[in-house]
Amino acid sequence: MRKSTGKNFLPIAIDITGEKILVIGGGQSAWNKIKILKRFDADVEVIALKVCDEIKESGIPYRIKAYEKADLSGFLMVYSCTNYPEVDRQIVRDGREAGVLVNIHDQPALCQFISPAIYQKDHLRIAVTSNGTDVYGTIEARDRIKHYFENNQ
Ligand SMILES: C[C@@]1(CC(=O)O)c2cc3[nH]c(cc4nc(cc5[nH]c(cc(n2)[C@H]1CCC(=O)O)[C@@](C)(CC(=O)O)[C@@H]5CCC(=O)O)C(CC(=O)O)=C4CCC(=O)O)c(CCC(=O)O)c3CC(=O)O
Ligand SMILES: NC(=O)C1=CN([C@@H]2O[C@H](COP(=O)(O)OP(=O)(O)OC[C@H]3O[C@@H](n4cnc5c(N)ncnc54)[C@H](O)[C@@H]3O)[C@@H](O)[C@H]2O)C=CC1
Repeated sequence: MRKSTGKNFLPIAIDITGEKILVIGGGQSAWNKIKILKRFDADVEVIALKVCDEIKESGIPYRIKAYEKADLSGFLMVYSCTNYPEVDRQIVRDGREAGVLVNIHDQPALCQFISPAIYQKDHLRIAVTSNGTDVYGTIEARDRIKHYFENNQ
């Protein structure tokens, strides 16, 4: 079912070389975001009350702590994967004040940016988004694109 987010997201491509990216939360949702960010050599750090084994074993720096505004300092963008609406709203407010771009992994209406589904082959990058309205349709479209490129050349 397609949902309206009341948002109008511009698909852009950002150079994250040397930029610090903060992930708040250390569960499977955080790990899924981190795996994609690492494909682009992002300089990722994690803060969470609890961190899953995959993150612990990945070598990515993490700190066990409760989120606070000062944690945003020095980051280009932040992904929140806490699943706590109160914490998420605080991160959105703090991000606006601190000039840090905010993604809330399961709340498109709160996001300043959203994550597209990506097909990448060398320098070709195709990013699919539904404006945050239909994540499963987005993944399906990306998988069709992948199938097209890998079976029609
Ligand atoms: C708005 C957005 C915000 C954002 O996260 O940026 C968002 C929101 C939500 N995701 C939800 C669920 C899941 N999302 C995934 C996976 C991905 N989600 C991604 C993007 C986005 N997800 C942004 C919109 C993009 C667009 O414009 O369409 C991808 C493409 C990119 C990435 O995450 O980097 C990545 C695939 C990466 C890849 O395949 O390469 C999986 C599968 C999995 O985790 O394996 C599950 C099931 C998890 C489970 O429950 O098990 C729900 C609950 C939906 C419901 O059931 O109601 C919401 C909330 C809602 O839709 O309202
Ligand atoms: N949504 C998704 O993309 C996926 C979800 N799942 C399943 O969904 C369930 C939930 O997984 P997750 O979404 O990862 O949630 P989770 O509850 O496992 O992780 C939330 C994380 O946020 C942290 N956190 C909460 N409040 C915080 C605060 N104030 N400051 C700092 N950190 C804070 C917690 O310590 C934890 O690390 C799991 O069972 C998981 O296996 C599985 C695959 C994908």
